[in-house]
Order: sequence, then C-alpha cells, then structure tokens
Amino acid sequence: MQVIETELPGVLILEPKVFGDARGYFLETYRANRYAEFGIPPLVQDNQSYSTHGVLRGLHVQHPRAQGKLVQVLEGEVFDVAVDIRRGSPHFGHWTGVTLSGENKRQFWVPPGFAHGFVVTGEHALFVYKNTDYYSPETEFSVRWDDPAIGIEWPLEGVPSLSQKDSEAHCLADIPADRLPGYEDYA
Ligand SMILES: Cc1cn([C@H]2C[C@H](O)[C@@H](COP(=O)(O)OP(=O)(O)O[C@H]3O[C@H](C)C(=O)[C@H](O)[C@H]3O)O2)c(=O)[nH]c1=O
Repeated sequence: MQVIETELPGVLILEPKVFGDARGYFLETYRANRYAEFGIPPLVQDNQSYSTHGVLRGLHVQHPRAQGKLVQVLEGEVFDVAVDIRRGSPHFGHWTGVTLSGENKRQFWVPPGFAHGFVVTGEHALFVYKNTDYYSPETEFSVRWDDPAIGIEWPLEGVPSLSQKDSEAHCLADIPADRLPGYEDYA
C-alpha cells in the first residue's frame, strides 16, 4: 500500500497493492486496522453510483454528522475533488483533485468536513465509497461545483450533467457561516 499526501493536509491518495497472476488480480480495498494507521476511522456505510460521461456529482457535504469518504472507481474514470470548507481552516476554500479509474485502482480519502464531488471523464464510472457516518439528508447540502472562489479546474468538455439539487447549489460565500463545519469540529 502506497499512501500519498496531497497539498491539503489529511486528504490522501491510497494505492493498494495489486496481486496479479494468470487468473487476473486481487487487492484489499479496506482493512480497519491498517487504514486507522493513516487516520481513517471505522467506516459504516458503503455506497455505489453509476454515471455516464460528463456527469458531475457534488460538491456535497453533511454537517453536522460530516462523513469522511474513502472513494474508488471500479470501472471507468473520474476526476475526483475534495474542498476544505471548514470554517477557520488555514486551507479554507482550497481544493485538490485526483484521477481515479478502474485502471489505476487508486483510492481517495476525503476527511469529514470536506466537500466532495467528481466528474466522469471516462465513458462511464462505477463509483464506490465507504463513509464514516450514516447518510443524513437533513444535514446534507451542496456547494456550487463552479464556485469561482474555489476555482476547481474540472477537466470538462462543455457543460456537465447535474442533478437538480446540484444545479441549485450556492457558492461558499452565500452559505451562512454557522452552516459550515468548523475546523475545530473536524481538525
Ligand atoms: C448519498 C445517498 C443518497 N441516497 C439517495 C437519495 C436520493 O434519492 C438518491 C440519489 O442521491 P444523490 O443525488 O444525493 O446522490 P449523489 O449525487 O450521487 O450524491 C453522492 O455523491 C457525492 C459525490 C457525494 O460525495 C455524496 O456522498 C453523495 O451525496 O439516493 C441514499 O439513499 N443514501 C445515500 O447515502
């Protein structure tokens, strides 16, 4: 397992060891004791989504009950992004991104308190992710994917395909400060 730090402290790229042989390959995608060594707490909910090229899901966050997310692509390719939206964080409004694919088998750790999203850069993406807390629709909200104050450089050709919820999201500056996770809550 290779663990790669990103420019956002706490956000990690993980490269599990792949055991290939004449039959195909094997890899471990989660092990509580080993992942705890990298600061990843126990994971309680597993999700899967399938999206076609040009779909953009996000930016999503829950607060309270912020979810840390261990994300991975089983088939296809996405550009995956984490944004630090914790009030008081020295990296507030900063983003980092990584290409995840069935080919590179990389995982991306998005800590609690970060907004998360991805755009499908392959023909499709079978996307799976494990969460540190349960889905809480009453505390979930979206941040605009194209918030100029965040300035994510999405590898996009044209306008992305968004859900109604994501198309109506607000920019960070228009979200009341007390609605945002605090750095102290999730440092
Ligand atoms: C997230 C979630 C959704 N749902 C239901 C609610 C909706 O009826 C339907 C689709 O939900 P939504 O449009 O929010 O799904 P995504 O746009 O893929 O959102 C997810 O993808 C982005 C990138 C994230 O980071 C979040 O984890 C998550 O919000 O699934 C559930 O029943 N349980 C869940 O945990």
